[in-house]
Amino acid sequence: MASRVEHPAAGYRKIFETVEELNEPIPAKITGVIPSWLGGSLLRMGPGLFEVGDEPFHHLFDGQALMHKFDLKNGQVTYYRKFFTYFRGIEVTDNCVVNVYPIGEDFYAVTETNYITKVDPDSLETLKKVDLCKYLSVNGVTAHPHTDTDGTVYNIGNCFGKNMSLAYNIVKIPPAQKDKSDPIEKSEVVVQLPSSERLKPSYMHSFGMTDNYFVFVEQPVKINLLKFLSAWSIRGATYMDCFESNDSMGTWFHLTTRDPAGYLSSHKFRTSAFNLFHHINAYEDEGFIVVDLCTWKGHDFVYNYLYLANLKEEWEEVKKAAMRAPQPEVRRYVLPLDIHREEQGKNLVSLPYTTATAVLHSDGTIWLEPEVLFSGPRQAFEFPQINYSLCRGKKYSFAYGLGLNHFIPDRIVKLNVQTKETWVWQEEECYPSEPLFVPTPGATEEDDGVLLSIVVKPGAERPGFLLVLDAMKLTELARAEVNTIIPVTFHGMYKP
Ligand SMILES: CCCCCCCCCCCCCCCC(=O)OC/C=C(C)/C=C/C=C(C)/C=C/C1=C(C)CCCC1(C)C
Ligand SMILES: [Fe+2]
Repeated sequence: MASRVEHPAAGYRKIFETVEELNEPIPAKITGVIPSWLGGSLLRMGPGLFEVGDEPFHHLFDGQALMHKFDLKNGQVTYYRKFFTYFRGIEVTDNCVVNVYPIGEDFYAVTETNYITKVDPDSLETLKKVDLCKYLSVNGVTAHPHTDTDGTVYNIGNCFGKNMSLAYNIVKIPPAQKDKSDPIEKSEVVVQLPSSERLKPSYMHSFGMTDNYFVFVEQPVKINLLKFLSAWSIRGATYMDCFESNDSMGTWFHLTTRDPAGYLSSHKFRTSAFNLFHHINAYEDEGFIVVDLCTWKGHDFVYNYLYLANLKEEWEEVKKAAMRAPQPEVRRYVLPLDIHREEQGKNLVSLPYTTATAVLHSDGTIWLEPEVLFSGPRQAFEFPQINYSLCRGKKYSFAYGLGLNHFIPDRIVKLNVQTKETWVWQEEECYPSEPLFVPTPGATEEDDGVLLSIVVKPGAERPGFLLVLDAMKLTELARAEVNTIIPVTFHGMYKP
């Protein structure tokens, strides 16, 4: 799957440039055939304003949030986008640039702090700002919650308690309420995991959930709380100034049951250092927990390589900078549930289909070594998606992702996590986004459905398009092109 595509024209710069919002939805020109059952809205979040006046924002995650919507209805497609409006006087950022997801019957645009923004998914209007601290003991939650079949939302967040007691809290927000009250009012902390280091909790971006377990990976990228507490009051300081690496802890896995008692496994699962942003999936199999992850090797923080000045360099410079950054790898880790002291020194993983190992050491720690599912030099499989409604927390075959070539998104990839076979969609001078999987109604196969991605093709007459791919073969079914560039988007959802 390693990409040999080069980008000497540096067309990727266009996805990091400011655009105007639209006054009304604009029609798209459709080529190909959009499946007749595909009617709904693709909602996505990303930065859209990369400077204020003459003052540029410096980091990829700093641009002001822009919400995008492609509406698909009766074979027609329209595109709309709107900037967010913010309340002044907030000390921690509420720039909901990362994702949008439902809670009950409402939709929220989010970053990773305690502020989430309720939006109208039709008009893209900002409805209200919600401070999660009013309901939960958390200082923020990730932009990657899990949602159960009944609509219950689970998430994980840092908690900086009284006397600097640190914990990672798993929170639960119930589904839509019969009495129409706001489910957030009934949210609660269900499990608390201790931090390995006093004063320095790890940064987290997502977590794993199986039918019966939560999986939390404590990575060596740390939040320096003293810097965090002062950053918001120092002019010019940003949340990027709060991060630092721990070069000795490696990476710790924590496992806890989902039942109300929230039993935390006392076993110390350890492995070498990596950065982790995205869990792909996790599941239980024959007494083991299988955890598939998009990792970046080492403790050096990947976000340090995502400054706009670097991403907007000439292609040769972009490549040089990526050579110095942590290297990506899709990995499978396997955690044994049943551990006996007399099994010291042996590999405890007996699943026949994986080479991942877990070895019990004399100090009681269990050292994990992964099976590599995909690896290519400076070629990341990132922004992973699965057939979530069918495979969340279950044994599965297919993951879909955005291919990053030296951090530049230039292809869409399908990965069979069992056979390691890959499929690629790629087109000259095209810059796609995270592919969202939408299942065909009544499908019986895991990969029977479509992938939706927003693609930017800078030189084209209509430089932005919604791409519809057949998820089985990764071939193009249709594209809906609009007469505007669409800046980079991180995450989003399909609302049928
Ligand atoms: C789509 C293509 C992008 C092009 C380049 C991307 C390269 C990506 C390589 C690695 C993958 C990283 C994925 C990250 C995806 C993403 O959506 O990131 C956005 C993250 C943001 C905006 C994070 C914001 C975090 C904040 C505001 C944290 C605040 C906090 C602290 C600093 C300490 C206390 C806790 C709290 C409040 C969470
Ligand atoms: Fe993410």
